[in-house]
Formats: sequence, C-alpha cells, structure tokens
Amino acid sequence: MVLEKIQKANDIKDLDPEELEVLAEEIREFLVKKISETGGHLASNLGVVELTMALHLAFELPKDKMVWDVGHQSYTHKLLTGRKSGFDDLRKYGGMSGFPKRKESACDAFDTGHSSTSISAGLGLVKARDIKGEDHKVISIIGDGSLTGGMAYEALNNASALKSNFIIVLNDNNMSISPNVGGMSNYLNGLRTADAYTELKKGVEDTLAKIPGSGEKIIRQMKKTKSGIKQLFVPGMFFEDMGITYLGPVDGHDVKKLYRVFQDAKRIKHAVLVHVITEKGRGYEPARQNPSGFHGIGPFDIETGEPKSVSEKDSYTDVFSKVICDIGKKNPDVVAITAAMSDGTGLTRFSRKFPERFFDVGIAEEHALTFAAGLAAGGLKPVVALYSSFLQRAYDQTIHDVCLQNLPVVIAVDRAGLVGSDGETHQGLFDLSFLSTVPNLTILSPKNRWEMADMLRFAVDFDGPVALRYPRGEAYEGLEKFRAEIIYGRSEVLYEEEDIAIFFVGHMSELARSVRNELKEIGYSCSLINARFVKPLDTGCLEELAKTHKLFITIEENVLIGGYGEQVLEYVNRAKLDVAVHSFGIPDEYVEHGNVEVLRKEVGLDKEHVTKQIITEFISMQR
Ligand SMILES: Cc1ncc(C[n+]2csc(CCOP(=O)(O)OP(=O)(O)O)c2C)c(N)n1
Ligand SMILES: CC(=O)[C@@H](O)[C@H](O)COP(=O)(O)O
Ligand SMILES: [Mg+2]
Repeated sequence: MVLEKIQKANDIKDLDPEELEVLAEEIREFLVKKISETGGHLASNLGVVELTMALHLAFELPKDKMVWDVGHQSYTHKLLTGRKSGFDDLRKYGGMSGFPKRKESACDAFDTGHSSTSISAGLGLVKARDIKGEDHKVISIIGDGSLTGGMAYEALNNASALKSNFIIVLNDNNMSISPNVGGMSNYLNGLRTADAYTELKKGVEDTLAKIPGSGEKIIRQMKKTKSGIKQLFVPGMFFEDMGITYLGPVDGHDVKKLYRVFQDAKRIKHAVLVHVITEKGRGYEPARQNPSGFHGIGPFDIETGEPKSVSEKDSYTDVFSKVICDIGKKNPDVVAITAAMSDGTGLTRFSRKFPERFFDVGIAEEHALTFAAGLAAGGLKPVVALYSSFLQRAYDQTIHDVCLQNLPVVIAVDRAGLVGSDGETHQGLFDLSFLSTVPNLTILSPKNRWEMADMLRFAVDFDGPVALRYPRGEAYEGLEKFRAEIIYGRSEVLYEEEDIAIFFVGHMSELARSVRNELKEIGYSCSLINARFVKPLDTGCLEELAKTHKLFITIEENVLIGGYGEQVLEYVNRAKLDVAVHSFGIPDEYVEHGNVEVLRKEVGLDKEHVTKQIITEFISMQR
C-alpha cells in the first residue's frame, strides 16, 4: 500500500510520480471505510484529496503554515502528517479531533471550526513572519461556502495591501453544506467556466513580459483598463482589482497542475488567490450524488450509503421544523432565516412550503440578525434559526440591532448545550451567559418535546425579542403530563415538597427528574421546578420556595459563570433569602469532543455525581 509509506509530514515527497494516483485512491478508500465506522465529515474530505496532496508536495511542513477554513476538510492533511492511526478513534473522547488542533500536531498552524476565519488568521501569520524576519510560506485554504462569510471580506480587504507573499486557496466545489448561495457564488460560477482563460492569460502575460522594457508596463496598463477586453486577460477581476492576484481556475483533481500553480503562486510578492475547482463527495457515489447528506454523517453502510442507525424519535430540531411550518401556515407574516444551515436547523421543510418567506443568507450570522431586525422593523415576524455556537458571531447584532430596538425577532438557538463529536468549537455552552446580559431579551428553554412546541408558539406571539434555546438530539418525552400554560416570566413547579428544591433549565429536565427520584427513594423531601424562563428570572417563585426549602439546586448545560444558577444565587443574596444555593453546570473551561453522555460524566452533569453532591451538601448544612 502506498499509504503505508506515509508515516510523517513530507513523506509524500518521496513517492514516485506514478504512485500519486494510487495514493489518492487509497486515501479515499481509507476515508470512506473509517468514516463509515466513526462518522465524520465525509463529502468535503473526499473533494480535497488531490488538492491536499499537491499542497503537501509544494510546501514544507511544519515550516510552512497551512490554515484550513472550518477545518472539517482536514482529514487528508491529518493522514499526510502521520495521524493515520488517529482515525480509529476520530472525534471520540480522548481521540483525534475532527478539526485542526495545534495541540495535536505541529503541522496544524491554527485551530478552526467556525467558518471564514482562515484569511484573517493567515494574514496574521504572514505579518508575524515578516516582522520577525522569518522565511516560510502561509497558505489559507477557504471553501466557496466560507467565502460567503463577512470575515473573509474584511480579511481580503486587509490583505490587499500586503507587500509579501500570502497564498489563499479557494476550494470551490459550488457547495456549502447545501448548494451555495449569493452573488459571490454566482460570480465564481462565471469564473468556473473560464478554464481556457487561465492558459490564455498566462500565455499572453508570458509573451508580453518578454518584450524588453515595455512588457511589464503593458501588462499593468491592461489590468487597469476599464474595457471589457480585460475580462479575457484577467479572470478574477474582483480579486485583481483589489490588488490580489488571481490564478485559476485550476482543476482541483489534477495534482501536477495544482503543483505547478502553487510554484507560480510562491513567487508572487503580495496576496495571491488560487481558484481551485473540486467536486464534493468525489470517489464515493452516494456522497457525490448527495453531498449535503454526506457533509457530516454518522456511521453508515458503505454498500448502500444508508445510516447504520436511525432514531424513531423526533429531535428538538424536528419539532421546531414541524411547528414552524404550522405557524407559518397560519401567520403569513412569519419569515424564516438560516445562515447556511437549512438542513441542520430543520428549516428545509419551511423553505419548501414557503419559498418566498425563507432566506438562506449564507454563512453570515451577523447579517442574519440585522437582516431579521430589518424585517421586523418592516412589520414581519422573523424567526432566525442558528446553532448556539454560531450565534456567538452575532452578539453585537443581537444587542445593537434587535434588542436595543425591542424588535420582535425570534432567535431559535439550536445545538445549545453539549453537542458531542465536533468538540470545543461547536459546544453551545455560552449562550445563556451572553444572552442573559442583554436588556429586553426573553430567554426560554423547553423541558420536553411538547413544551418545545408551546414555547415556539409563545415566542412567535410575543411582542419583543425572544431566544428559544434547545439542544442537539432527541426531544425528551418524559414529564408529559405537565403542560401548564406558559405565562411570561413564570417558572413551572412540577412537584412541590420541602427541604430541597431542584430548579432545572430546559433539557436538564431528564437529569433533574432522575436525581429527584433517586433522592426520594432514600427519603428526601424534594421539589422539582422547571425554570422555563432564564430571563426574566422568576423571583416570585424563588421567594415563595425559600420559605419552605433549605437548599436550592440549579442544573443547566451552560457555563456556570453568568448562567441561570449564578442569577439565582445573586437574587437569593440580594433579597437576603434564607436558603443555600448550589449550582451544577459547565466549569470554566472548554469541553472537548466525545459522546455527549461521556462528556456529561466528565463535567459532573450525571445522575450519580449530582445526587451524591446534593446529599453531601444537605448533610453538611444540617450540622
Ligand atoms: C460561523 C459558522 N457558521 C456555520 C458553520 C457550519 N458549516 C460548517 S461547514 C459549512 C459549509 C462550508 O462550505 P465550504 O466552505 O464551501 O466547504 P465545503 O464543505 O464545501 O468543502 C458550514 C455552513 C460553521 N462552521 N461556522
Ligand atoms: C463543520 C460544521 O460546522 C458542521 O458541519 C457541523 O459539524 C454540523 O453539526 P451537526 O451535525 O450538529 O449539524
Ligand atoms: Mg464548498
């Protein structure tokens, strides 16, 4: 096997040229096999096999620095830098990450996970290199989907003034997770068909450059002209006009051509963009036919491409997806917005039913929130569905554009809490803290699938901004008999006893309920309260229950700092209530990848740990 010859970075350079094609095939076979067992990001990785090989042939690792945008397509890079055995426990707790990690390898120059950061980070590495007088190349590899994100343009704008080499590789497969959207995507479509121009341009430029004295001047003049003829010579004018040399489009599955263009790119003394055309899912027919379905996938059967396990139960996202359609049918003012995550957030169903009221804005969370604010100011009822960790991008817009004007925008905060295999960059562990500080914003979280539906209806009917937070995965079907009407700012007391009161936020219902059952079995008197609203805090409920309880317990899947528990404690102290407070949540650290149940144990959000801690706390209070 040729792949066996790759034990460490740069080993690929020792292969015979005819072995490269075999290597590409073996890598694809390896990726399909491994990801069919562990799950992971398949389609994007299959698309960049040759591109990654060419990069590894043309550059020297770890001396040269590669920054992979999002990083979900870095599997071949991991293979070529000696991490083959890591694929056995890819994305498992303690195992190899699905994203580049500096702590994992010296060949990973920058950690990624969220999109559109690679050009900024790459430019930073370039400037650091130049200031320190070092001599290496910096290459940022960004996808066409990630090029819809605002940060990429801020970085290009900044990079255009550069006077030293910086290589930006645009990996254009004409896909984000779903088909890519927007004007830049259309522009790239135009360039994609201009294959002949590259050779023509190079030929013309080479010939002109040979004219002694005036050749270079003619080329410069030609690039400045406003006439349409420039198109013929200068594809990629958008970039060229900014001062960034455009090379391409190049066939992203032709290692030799790619290698040659990277050698050309190395010689340019400013920022250069190499436009590479690849095919998402290449080499595995089910992924090629359905790249969205094979973007991020669980274990699957290689023969059929079918997932190995399918849940019969609805996820919280499924409930959102169905109920928002029902709401949309009755209320023509309801519009829905996604930032390139229509499948993940469940909005695809809405998009099919109400295409004119659905907006995929690209990977542009900041814009999504301000756009929603504009829609609301214009009299509509926007529902923006985002993952918790991607909402981090749009914090200012949430404050400045939505909440400051008290506009009735619903922010559906999906993937809140631990998400699992994607790890640190994707865990939704901060939203309660950063949203709770925002005036005018109401924050809700459902205890089960029925409350998810009720809360969504409540949020859409409410005249002001609302964040509705719910996790990845199956919607809880317990506590089904509790379905009291949702009253603004009021918690829901499920069981009222004495001594210990357990307050939980959203999907911590399952844990809180099982802890209470455990405590009841050994004779404790214990109330159970569904917070429902994290903001406003139900202070009346706290005051009332403080009269009959000695210990308040809070449970949330959010960092403890700034979370629900801290707000409860702050109020108890401020109002001088005679009750102790103990909070369970995520400690002040990043939580890595792994199975969610395993991670919950690691952070102490499991039944055994919580029960034991409560008993210890309660006994120590009695002394
Ligand atoms: C800020 C942010 N929003 C959303 C995502 C989710 N996401 C991950 S990959 C991806 C599509 C990226 O498309 P592209 O850059 O073209 O890469 P491809 O998968 O096509 O290789 C999206 C939307 C993200 N990682 N970061
Ligand atoms: C890389 C990325 O950001 C997405 O592909 C993400 O992994 C999707 O996560 P879900 O599987 O939770 O939709
Ligand atoms: Mg793409």
